Amino acid sequence: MTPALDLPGYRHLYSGKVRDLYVPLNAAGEDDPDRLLLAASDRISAYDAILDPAIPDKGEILNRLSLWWFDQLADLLPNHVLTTDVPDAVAGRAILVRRLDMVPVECVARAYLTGGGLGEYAATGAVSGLPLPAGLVDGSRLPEPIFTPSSKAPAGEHDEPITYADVVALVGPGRAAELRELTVEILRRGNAIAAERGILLADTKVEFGLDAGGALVLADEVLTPDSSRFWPADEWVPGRAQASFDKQFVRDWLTSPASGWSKSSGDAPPPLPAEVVEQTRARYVEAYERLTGARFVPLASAR
Ligand SMILES: N#Cc1c(N)ncnc1-c1cnn(Cc2cccc(F)c2)c1
Repeated sequence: MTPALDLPGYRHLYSGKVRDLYVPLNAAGEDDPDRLLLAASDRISAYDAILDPAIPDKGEILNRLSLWWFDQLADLLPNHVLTTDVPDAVAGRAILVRRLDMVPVECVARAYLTGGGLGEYAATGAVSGLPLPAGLVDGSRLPEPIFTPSSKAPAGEHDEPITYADVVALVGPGRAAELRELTVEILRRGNAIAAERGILLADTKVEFGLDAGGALVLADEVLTPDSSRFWPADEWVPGRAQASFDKQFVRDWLTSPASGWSKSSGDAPPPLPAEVVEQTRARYVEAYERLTGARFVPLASAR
């Protein structure tokens, strides 16, 4: 993985698969106690691997989409965004945010049944301890979006599903109810907008933090193809794996004989052909333009 950029005036704190976290430094070179810089990279992840090469503009597209969703949700709850006035090296794809006391729960909501939730349902008839109607299949729309939280696993490990009772034990009953209500409402609102524009949000993960006054604040990124499953609405057919709006070109090529790769090999996926990179970039642009109604013009070219 390409190492995170060195940003003068910032200290690199942590890199996830596709994003990097920095802390601003004061004149004495000490960590700013109140702010962080979140940078979305052009890295793309699939099959639990970071693929090569990166997708040009992916970081900027998803950062701008997340900012748009924060605006759409601003009447529901406050968010951590301070400014997009960031160093040139990450301009357009990074935000300065308020440093929060992060809630130790991955808040996941599901509007459609797939992935790990489908596996749990097949085994138990429930997801996160929530019994679901019989007869659901891969891609079934759920009667109502459900809250299916996960633990915050250490770096490099997979989050583990937890029950609502586990969340209550972690944060107390009142806060747990607030997290459930807000997470479900964010996905509900996301789908109300996305469905009109031909995109289904099957599920999403959001993160919350507490500000100094103890108020809940929406953090991290929100309703992006990296934090949510985006499906093209016109290809939705319950009963089979759904097409991914943004990653289907990658999946199709990597699982085709042309790649010479096998998921089960344990080998790293081969580099993506230029055509797949461009097709994938175009899908991120399309998702942004459909949802926001705005044209995507890369900041660099707009300068
Ligand atoms: N958002 C936010 C946030 C905040 N506003 N205050 C305190 N901590 C965080 C915080 C800590 N880890 N992450 C996940 C994360 C995000 C982006 C890139 C990464 F590498 C990792 C988020």
